Amino acid sequence: MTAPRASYGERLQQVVGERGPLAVGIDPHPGVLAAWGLADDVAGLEACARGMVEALAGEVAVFKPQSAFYEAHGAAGVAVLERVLADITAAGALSLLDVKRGDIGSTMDAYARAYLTDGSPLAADAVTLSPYLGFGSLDGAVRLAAERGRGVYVLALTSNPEGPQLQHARTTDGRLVGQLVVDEAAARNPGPGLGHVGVVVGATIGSTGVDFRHLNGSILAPGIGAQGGTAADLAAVFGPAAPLVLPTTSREVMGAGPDPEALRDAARTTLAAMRAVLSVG
Ligand SMILES: O=c1ccn([C@@H]2O[C@H](COP(=O)(O)O)[C@@H](O)[C@H]2O)c(=O)[nH]1
Repeated sequence: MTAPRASYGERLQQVVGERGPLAVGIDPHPGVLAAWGLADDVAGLEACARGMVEALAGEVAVFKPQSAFYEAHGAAGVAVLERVLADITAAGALSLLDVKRGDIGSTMDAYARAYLTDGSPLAADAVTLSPYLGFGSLDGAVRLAAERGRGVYVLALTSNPEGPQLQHARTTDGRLVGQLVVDEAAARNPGPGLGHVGVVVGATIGSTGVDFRHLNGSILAPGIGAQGGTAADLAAVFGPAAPLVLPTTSREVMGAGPDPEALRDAARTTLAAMRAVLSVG
């Protein structure tokens, strides 16, 4: 019988403590495939995505494959994603599948079985979820993740310029919608220890006054590099919440490929910049 898995919060803290606070995205854009000298087909997708894990195995704490780039190649692309997830586990890193699911509770339960259940071909250590159908609609996935030592990251203040239209709207009690998402996540992370419900907050969002003091969960921060966000932005956006921040970047590192040494250099340079501003591990 296998021992029960430790909680997501514990596993994240351990691997970030060993390897540093950085998630590298595996987003095989057609443009990246072309730059790597690969065809925009399933073989190119597989060479690029699995090449990323092979080059960075043992170095990177978390890999974040973006499901869209695999789904774009149909069932064969999704099969590549399954192999990439297995490679990430074999590399001793955590997999964070960026799939942004959100639906009514009964359908969410099926998504949870797909992404958070042991033995499912698409199971990941954590997934991204969208709260647009109401935070409570995600509770089946939130519970399953806790039972299985996995995590979820709920979209709060996304890195794209269109996000504020919804996320800066005010609730009836005057909070930003983004703050409500952070507060709902906090309510599901009672402690002790870092909880399994994280939030997504872009490095690009500027000053919002959102209060992360009670979150007790990981903050996934995309938007660094290609979207214009910088390490300095992380310090400005997150302030005292910096120890909770898991910065993530995809094109910034992938653009250095396909040479494995160049990929490692890019990941190390990015990580050093993150460490300098986050003052952790
Ligand atoms: O608010 C969000 C949420 C998710 N993403 C995803 O992160 C990567 C960013 O890629 P870069 O190449 O580093 O720009 C991508 O998969 C997005 O879908 C985000 O950017 N913003």
